[in-house]
Amino acid sequence: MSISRLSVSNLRNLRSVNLEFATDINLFIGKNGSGKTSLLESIYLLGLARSFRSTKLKPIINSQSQECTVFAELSVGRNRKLPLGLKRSLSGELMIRYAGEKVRTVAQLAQLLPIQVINPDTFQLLEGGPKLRRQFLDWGVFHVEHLYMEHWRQAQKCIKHRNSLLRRDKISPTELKVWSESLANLASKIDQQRQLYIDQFVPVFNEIVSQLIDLPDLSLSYYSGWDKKVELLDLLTSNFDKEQNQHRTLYGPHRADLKVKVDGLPADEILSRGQLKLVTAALKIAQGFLFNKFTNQQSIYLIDDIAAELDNEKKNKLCQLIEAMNCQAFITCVEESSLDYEWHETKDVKMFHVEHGQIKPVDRADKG
Ligand SMILES: Nc1ncnc2c1ncn2[C@@H]1O[C@H](COP(=O)(O)OP(=O)(O)OP(=O)(O)O)[C@@H](O)[C@H]1O
Repeated sequence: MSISRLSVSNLRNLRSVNLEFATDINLFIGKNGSGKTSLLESIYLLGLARSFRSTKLKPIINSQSQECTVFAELSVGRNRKLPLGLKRSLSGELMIRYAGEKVRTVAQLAQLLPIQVINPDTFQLLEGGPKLRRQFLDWGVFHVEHLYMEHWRQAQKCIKHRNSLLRRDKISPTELKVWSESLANLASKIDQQRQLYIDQFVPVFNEIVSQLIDLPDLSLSYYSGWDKKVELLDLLTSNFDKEQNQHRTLYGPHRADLKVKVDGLPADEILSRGQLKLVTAALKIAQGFLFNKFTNQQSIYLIDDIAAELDNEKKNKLCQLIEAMNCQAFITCVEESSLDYEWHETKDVKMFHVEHGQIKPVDRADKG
């Protein structure tokens, strides 16, 4: 699956943009503030119904407009083109249609247009809290095991109920037990699905990271959210007083994490900015490889400011890996000279110039 055409209107400074894309690599060159990230944001919005930059609607919609729209023509299989469109209004209205039908859930959308982002915020995957790493893990498991999201949704409901009971002055032990048992039951399924995914993920990640950077002492491990030597239900029962004091569920799949370490220390405390970028890129690329292996589909890669933090050699290695994925990629850069990588001649590559919210294709033969 790839995006063959895209029309964007009134998204940030992109008032009216109509583009035809290459099936493989799409390069966007432009000065700061020209609209490159906004273009990537429009594709992300189409795949996830939200932005990667802002949780609020107002900044995304052009300041002189009431709504923004993104419309794409998706190439699905041989010669099959299907339309996917999204409209967001300042009033909060969200409308998404695919092939003439309403899309009702974000999960449905995520399956239509699987997207991976590599941008300066991706550092947060290593520097930020465990929530982002859990989301990363969830993306991977969800695309392999579709029941997973339902288990996870039910587990979150149990945790919500337990937490609300734990906030009460008088707690009904029978009521708490019901939710603890349900949580323990779901947690074991979620944990098993996550563990299965990680077992397959780690060797792929190790292989990819070794192609990008020489870090023999780098390790990635999965923590389930509780000490698995003990049954979760026993742990919840024996820690009742502690949970009551803190008014929340202290053990379970909502406390899971991925630990990336170098020489036994958290990677974000040891690695340079460039090294962190390469490790996070390796995580995202490994996820794309596994996604392809399990589903026979490709995710779309949005790579913002590819050259930032990287020397030329590392940036070229990253390009090489993206090329090897056979996915459709949208890559931005400030300086055209930073994207001097020689893409393989079999690749369909297009370059676009971005200026003041206008995006125009550039003839690569005349790019100098
Ligand atoms: N709601 C909005 N309405 C109108 N213009 C906006 C809105 N939000 C942001 N902008 C402007 O849109 C432009 C788009 O910025 P964008 O982040 O896409 O640029 P960029 O090319 O990625 O820049 P950089 O290289 O600095 O990352 C900026 O000039 C910004 O001021």
